[in-house]
Amino acid sequence: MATAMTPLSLTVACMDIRDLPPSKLRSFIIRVPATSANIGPGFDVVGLSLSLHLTLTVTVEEPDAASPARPPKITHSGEGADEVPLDAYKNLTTRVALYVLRCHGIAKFPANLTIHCDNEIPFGRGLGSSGAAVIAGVLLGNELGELNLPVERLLDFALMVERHPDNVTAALVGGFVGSYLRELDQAATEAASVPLSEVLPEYPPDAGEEWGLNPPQPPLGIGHFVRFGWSDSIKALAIIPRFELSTAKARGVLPQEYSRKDLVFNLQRLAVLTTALAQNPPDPELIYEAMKDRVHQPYRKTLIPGLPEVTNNITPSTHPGLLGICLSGAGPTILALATGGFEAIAEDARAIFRTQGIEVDWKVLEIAGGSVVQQNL
Ligand SMILES: Nc1ncnc2c1ncn2[C@@H]1O[C@H](COP(=O)(O)OP(=O)(O)O)[C@@H](O)[C@H]1O
Ligand SMILES: N[C@@H](CCOP(=O)(O)O)C(=O)O
Repeated sequence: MATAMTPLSLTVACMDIRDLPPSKLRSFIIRVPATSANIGPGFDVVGLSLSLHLTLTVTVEEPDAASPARPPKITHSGEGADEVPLDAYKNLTTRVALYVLRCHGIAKFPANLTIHCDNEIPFGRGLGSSGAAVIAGVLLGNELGELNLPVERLLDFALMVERHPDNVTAALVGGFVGSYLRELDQAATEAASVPLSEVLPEYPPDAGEEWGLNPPQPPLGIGHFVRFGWSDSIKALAIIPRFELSTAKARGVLPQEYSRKDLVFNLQRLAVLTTALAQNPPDPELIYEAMKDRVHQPYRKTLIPGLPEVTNNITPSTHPGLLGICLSGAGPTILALATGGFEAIAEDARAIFRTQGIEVDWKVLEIAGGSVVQQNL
């Protein structure tokens, strides 16, 4: 079977599956990277795509006498296999896809849809598993509905579900990315603030297979982003504790208000960090200080025993090669950016976590490209 692999931007701009010859079987693959959000001071602002992937292999077969119409079938391997729902009306990815379809006048999944999800991104560890699932769902809806949506519109749909832009933007476009949510007028603010339960309703099991076509539509142009430079010499070491922490819980411990001193502390560091990570060679003293944070990490240490000890005791002077160290996303994973010395950094972090009774796994990751959609022709 021949394949055409296309980066997302080109897929959206050039590929139109309606141009493909008619076929009984349509098949495509969606590949979405993991992400690490915040990178210290950039809470809800910056994200970095990483080389662990969620991959969906999708086929749609025209029903005929040999294969009569049936509901969607989902299988899942890898991370989350023991907990992810395989019912298309309960699974996060397919619920997002159905939301995108319903917003475009398509009330149900196509008949004879089969999706295999292979997932390398651990759940609830601060590596963007839910952001990847949401982006996979938006891309799935876009492909199934043959909608050919531009990147900006794909992002609007993702932001109706995952309401901070850092993970989803980096997962969609790839690289080291900064983003903001546009200030919306009152009507658009209301449209973008509808409860998540209206965007992704609980589908009752006995309500048939067609759903109303009046879901809340995303306002146009909610999210805006820019990709920063990144020094090729920097890799991401993910030190992953063996316990899950939901992002919702880790957001629940954050205060509603901050002091000017703490906000200025973060703004100063974020401004320096976005350029410092592109310099060659990268400057460890500059980056280590620029990856400190006072907006989320101090509050999350109650949920992640050992966090301050790891970030304070593992430094560029104790660990040559280290550039900076922070919580990855909402945690509990620790992200160390480094040019070398990965094993010493990881093993010393492991020893610190062990004093708290926590075991870890670690991986050296590359900075990944954005999501891709690959048509099997
Ligand atoms: N590939 C996936 N398919 C379906 N649901 C997923 C997938 N990945 C993540 N999820 C859902 O998202 C939850 C984790 O989200 P969250 O708490 O935001 O942590 P993370 O930091 O991993 O994004 C999982 O428990 C699961 O419910
Ligand atoms: N900015 C968010 C990022 C959450 O990332 P995740 O990978 O933990 O879902 C936050 O810090 O809450």
